Amino acid sequence: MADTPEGEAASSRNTSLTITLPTVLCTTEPENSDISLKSNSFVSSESKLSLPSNLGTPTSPYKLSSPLSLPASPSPFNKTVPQTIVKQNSINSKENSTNTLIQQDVTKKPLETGSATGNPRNKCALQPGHSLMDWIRLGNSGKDLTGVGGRVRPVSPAELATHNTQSDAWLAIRGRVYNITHYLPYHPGGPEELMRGAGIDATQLFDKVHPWVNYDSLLAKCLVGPLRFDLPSAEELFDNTGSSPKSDRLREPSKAQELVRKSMENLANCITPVRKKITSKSEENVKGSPPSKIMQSLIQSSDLPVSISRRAGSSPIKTADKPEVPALRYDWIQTSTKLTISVYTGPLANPGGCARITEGVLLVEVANNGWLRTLKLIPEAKLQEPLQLKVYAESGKIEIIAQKMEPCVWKSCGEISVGSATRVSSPRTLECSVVHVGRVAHDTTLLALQPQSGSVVVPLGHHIRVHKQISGGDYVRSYTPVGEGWGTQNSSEIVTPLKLAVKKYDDGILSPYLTALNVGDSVTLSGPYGNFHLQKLKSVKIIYLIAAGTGITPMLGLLRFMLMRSNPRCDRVHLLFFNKTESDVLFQENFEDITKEDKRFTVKHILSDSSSSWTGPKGRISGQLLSELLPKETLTCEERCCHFACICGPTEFTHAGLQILKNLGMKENCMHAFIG
Ligand code: HEM
Repeated sequence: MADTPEGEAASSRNTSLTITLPTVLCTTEPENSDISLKSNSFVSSESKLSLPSNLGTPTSPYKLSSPLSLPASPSPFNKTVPQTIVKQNSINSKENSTNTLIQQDVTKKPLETGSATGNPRNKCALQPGHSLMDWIRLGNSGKDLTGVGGRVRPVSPAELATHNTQSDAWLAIRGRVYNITHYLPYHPGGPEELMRGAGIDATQLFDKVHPWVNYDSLLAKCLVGPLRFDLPSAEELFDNTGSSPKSDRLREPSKAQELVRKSMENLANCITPVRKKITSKSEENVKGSPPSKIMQSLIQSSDLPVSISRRAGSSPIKTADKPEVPALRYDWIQTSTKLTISVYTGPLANPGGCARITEGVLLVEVANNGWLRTLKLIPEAKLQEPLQLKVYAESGKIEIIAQKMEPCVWKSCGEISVGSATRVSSPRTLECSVVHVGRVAHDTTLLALQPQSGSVVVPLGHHIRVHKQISGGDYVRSYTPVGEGWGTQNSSEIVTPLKLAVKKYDDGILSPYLTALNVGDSVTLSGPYGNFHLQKLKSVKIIYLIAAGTGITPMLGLLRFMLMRSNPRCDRVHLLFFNKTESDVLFQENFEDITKEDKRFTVKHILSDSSSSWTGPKGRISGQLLSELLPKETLTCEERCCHFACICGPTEFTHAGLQILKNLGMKENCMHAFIG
């Protein structure tokens, strides 16, 4: 949700349509200007519970700054990787040649490498920032490199074959399918060579070129799942409506698959400055619990210290008295320095969550579909903040990563208990500090906030409210946090789930106050709010995002989510963005970048008060304009919603837009209006 664009609202009052609101609307609160509340009805006084509420970033997994987290690599795409042959002593080659993830020393390579180009030494100069270490760093950054939300699942050869472009490339080796899209610019043999294996079972090709390369370690974070020839069609597999035991079983990752991936993560995570110390401690601890075969082979193939991890059994909540509450499963895994708890809420469950350590106890609150569940961990040894909280929107997994106070391997994670589900009675409040102030347009500030303790996640398409007492009245405004990667380079690198695009209205009260905040100032939030159900997008292949002004903010997370989905793969994301003038357009550069990276995304800017040089579409939202801009044949769906529209802006804009879409043939259940 965006703050109310009063200016926009005023200028769009030229329509006198009478509209019945579709059921998808959530008209829970007034939208006008800064809302003054005589009594503080929004801020709950439950602070004694003092868990910062389930607030946070919409889409992509994020992390709070951690001493161990390394900066993410610069975006590798739309750069041509030069195919220069380099000598072994270049920096990248050096790094690669000391690569402990490669099983054999290069000197032991067969003389005939079988290089795909016939040249025995065909290594490419990699772009700066694309060395092996950068790749490991990217793997540890929390970014979902699988493209499927981080959950292992089987892939049919037919599905594999559809992922054969530079912007979406999968490859199978020895029965495992990997998403190699992000690895392309890191591949020492060059992206073009690697692309030869895209969309196919590339085992033979791989073995012909470099059988010694330990691809499964390098691509551990990219594992999509096993290549399976006996799969039902992708549609059947992910259709929950008639879920058969078989399809359920297929959706579940096998323990071995999960373990392999997590083990690989451990391996990479263990590259820390405290290596030696850990090794001795690990050895001590390992005595009591011998490593599994997989772990043993990992340890043997590497001289790095590897910690032992175990999985807890899943722990469904008793739901006899509340049959509608889905079971909550969790498991845990460790490296010598970190403990990771994963909580599974179900595909597209779109959970929110918060986590913090209180008196040595790790408390995690998970909220979804109006239910709140608390997971409590009394750890075997001390944990410390900062905590990282990552949400995988597709799989509904929440990962909570805590730092161990003392690096060592634990025999168990401690005592975990899960409370029974309760209804979310009232939103929580959260004190935050301003950690960055940037600009996204002449009158719009990007405010990055960090919770003063713990970490939080706001479900995709939901919003929070900012509260401020001014002259005895409480002033409240709604904002949908923009996810990672939006804003100018400086702002987009700030890693916090709570980045708000605040447009300043000179006649407003709260927005002038918020846009004048400085780093270090405090802000009170409450939330999350919203009724957007991600499940609605389950079978959507074409999505229309129609936004005006700061109404763009809920669209940002959805846009990324849709482009990242692979099953079903989204065919197109159309953004229609209404503004007054050229200079009012928010995140323009980001949209341009995405357009270059992904041909499925198109953006059309429509201006109501453009300069004379503007050649694009002009005007306000109208039936004529939308029917010109939207391809008519894709507005209707036969059964399930395969085409979907989301709309957000000033109230009149939103209502008019919904009505027009309806007139153009769009079904009510294939639309969602963000109003809050
Ligand atoms: C299947 C399609 C692939 C092709 C056609 C291919 C091709 C090549 C070529 C031509 C080279 C340079 C040759 C040389 O150094 O002798 C190379 C190097 C390399 N490739 Fe690949 N590659 C493929 C897949 C992969 C995969 C899946 C990975 C691992 C994730 C990988 C990792 C590497 C590494 C680490 C090197 C440097 C090897 C060394 O220094 O010994 N490649 N590749």
